[in-house]
Amino acid sequence: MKSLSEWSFTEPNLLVQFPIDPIKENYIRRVPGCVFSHATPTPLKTQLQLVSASHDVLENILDLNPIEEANPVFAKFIAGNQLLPGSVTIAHRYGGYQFGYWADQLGDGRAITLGEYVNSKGNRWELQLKGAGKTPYSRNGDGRAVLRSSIREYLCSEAMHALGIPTSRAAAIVVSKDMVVRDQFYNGRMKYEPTAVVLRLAPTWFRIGSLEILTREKEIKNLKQVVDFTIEHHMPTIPQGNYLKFLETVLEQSAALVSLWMAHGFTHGVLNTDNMSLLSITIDYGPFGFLDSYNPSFVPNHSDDEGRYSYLNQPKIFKWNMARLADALQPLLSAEEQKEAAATIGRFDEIYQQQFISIFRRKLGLSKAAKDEDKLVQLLLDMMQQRRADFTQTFRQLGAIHLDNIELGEEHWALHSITTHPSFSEFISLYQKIVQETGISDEERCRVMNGVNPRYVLHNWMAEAAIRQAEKDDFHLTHLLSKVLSKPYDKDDEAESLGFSNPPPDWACSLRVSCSS
Ligand SMILES: Nc1ncnc2c1ncn2[C@@H]1O[C@H](COP(=O)(O)OP(=O)(O)OP(=O)(O)O)[C@@H](O)[C@H]1O
Repeated sequence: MKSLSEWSFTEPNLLVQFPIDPIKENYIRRVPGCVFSHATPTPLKTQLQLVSASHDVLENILDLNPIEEANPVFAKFIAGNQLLPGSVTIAHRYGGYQFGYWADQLGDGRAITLGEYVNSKGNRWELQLKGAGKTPYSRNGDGRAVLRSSIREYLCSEAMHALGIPTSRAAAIVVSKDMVVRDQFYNGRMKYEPTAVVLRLAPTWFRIGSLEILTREKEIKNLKQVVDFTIEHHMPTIPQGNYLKFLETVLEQSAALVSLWMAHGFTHGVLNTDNMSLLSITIDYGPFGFLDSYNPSFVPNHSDDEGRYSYLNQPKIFKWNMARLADALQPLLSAEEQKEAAATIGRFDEIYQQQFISIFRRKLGLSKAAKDEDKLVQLLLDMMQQRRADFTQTFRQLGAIHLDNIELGEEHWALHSITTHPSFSEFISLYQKIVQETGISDEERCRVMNGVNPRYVLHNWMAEAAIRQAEKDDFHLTHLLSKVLSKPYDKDDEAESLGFSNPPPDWACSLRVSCSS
């Protein structure tokens, strides 16, 4: 493991082979012809403080000794106040469809790529600072992120990784006393909030919007270069130039991603095409939410009046976004391939349905496919919806009872509502029959369920409690959540004492997630 003084970005930075806007100032502009622009982090000025660092990321991705988090250079590095050797700082130009409408050029308005790092395992990671100040793509924004949204992104990226859901990662978060205004108090007074920066990582940050802007602007050479790069470095089994296979791969991986989200009750909140990674990893943690009680119409983003990005709509939106990807690839496809691309999009529902059922099969502890499994899952979800049963804890607690002798204690609180449902006996009989047919013991079923159904997920009320504390310079809950959510299947005494596997507290009901971040 390395110390900070031994650490440097890997050279050459492969991203600099793309056309980069030669102007080195961070002023706002349209930059036709470029895939990146030079952009320099703007240092944070006042009272820099490290909030938290992920030891898993430091050790297992960055080859960094975690004790380096105490090194004062570490906080300066995360803040963008001090660059490490080999850094070539750039911001990416992309576009996107937002809420169904073409939004034109967007780009990294507050994220700056510092460089790439090939770690000791041979894996390449792009490191980015989110909230590092203005870039050429900032439009009217200040390039900053508030502590509130930064804590949410930091905690959720690492929590999703621990749940086995493909995601960008978060290495660390720093906060300053440089204040910005995002919202107002109800009495109209300005609400000043501290700014923060998150160091986040992904194998690549290219999105559907990265291709869309190039196709729209007829920059076909650049389009081809970005897709070829993505195939060469991230999808090595695809033959170069096979853009149809690229579309199929993204579509299959996306169907797998959204089925994992659905299985964990995760609702992203802003599924615009600029937030859809070409590698089908979860990116951009904004107004997301995990389901509390099972309400398929759940919309965590309180600016999403029509519920376009509700929990239930997510697979449909993924398919819509895949059609936008096919549109963006159009200049690279022959007439015949374009027809095949349309047929590929048409297969999304079937691929998604297969993924969905295979995950829910495991959530119910079943080791192999069984006749009537679809009916079993549907019976359960219908009861949960009608009784507003807790999504996470219903699955978890079903893995803690014996199907042939159901005795509920206080610890099975989520099951009480569904056991009195008229369909419950039909559900249990079918469940018992399928378990017997698949030849697994009830103990084995419970063991499997406890390994796939988490005890803890990052409910918005938990993130909110950590944020309220952190805004008073107390990071204990942020550290606790980071620790507990890195092992979401294991019971933690402090998490229990704070009710993290209990029903949400009353104040959680009125909680809304602001999209200003
Ligand atoms: N404070 C800000 N200053 C400048 N640009 C911003 C700011 N907030 C958002 N943007 C830009 O607005 C667009 C949409 O914002 P969105 O919240 O989806 O992205 P983000 O969270 O900033 O970035 P990412 O998708 O990389 O996580 C992006 O182009 C983003 O860079």
